[in-house]
Amino acid sequence: MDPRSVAKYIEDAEHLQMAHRLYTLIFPLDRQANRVLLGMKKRGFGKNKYNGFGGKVEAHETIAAGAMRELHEESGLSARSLDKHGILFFYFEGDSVAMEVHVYVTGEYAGRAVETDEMRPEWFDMDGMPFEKMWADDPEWWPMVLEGKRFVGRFWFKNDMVTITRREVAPVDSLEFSG
Ligand SMILES: COc1nc(N)nc2c1ncn2[C@H]1C[C@H](O)[C@@H](COP(=O)(O)OP(=O)(O)OP(=O)(O)O)O1
Repeated sequence: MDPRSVAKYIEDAEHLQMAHRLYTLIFPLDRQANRVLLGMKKRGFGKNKYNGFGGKVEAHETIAAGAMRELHEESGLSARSLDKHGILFFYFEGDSVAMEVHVYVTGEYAGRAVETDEMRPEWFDMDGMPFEKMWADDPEWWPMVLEGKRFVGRFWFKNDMVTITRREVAPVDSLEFSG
């Protein structure tokens, strides 16, 4: 297991046997205007869906550094601070690798959002997310971001990548794990 993974603090014995691949997902906020920056994914996994910005954590970097790097690569923005809000685990039917996604928001960033090869950025009202064009899990945890809560979620997807057959999602007091 990747030493940066928090799976050992959250997962049950059955799922701990799976390989876990680490990802980040970050949502830039404009709190004054109550807006969030999403990107329309132009290629690859999640193509044609709106999402935050993120991707695989590389071998040499911390998870937070990976979140900042992906935000910059995909949107042109440089985060000055990060606020970790959640950990999501995704399991896909027939796939032996679990996705472990570390979810952040940032209200402090430099630069101007620009379209990149991977993402077309667009601002949305934080209460008006385009859930019909997002991953099916998003409406189940985004309200906790709005309420300032931290959360852990586990979602089991059918191989249509749309149907959620099982979910466990709940607020948590802290995302600092140790021991
Ligand atoms: C299954 O449900 C998902 N919901 C949400 N909200 N976000 C998800 C879901 N599954 C994956 N994601 C996120 C996690 C990452 O931010 C991206 C996927 O990263 P990607 O595969 O694009 O990783 P990159 O390193 O950018 O890929 P390249 O190798 O193509 O550059 O989606």
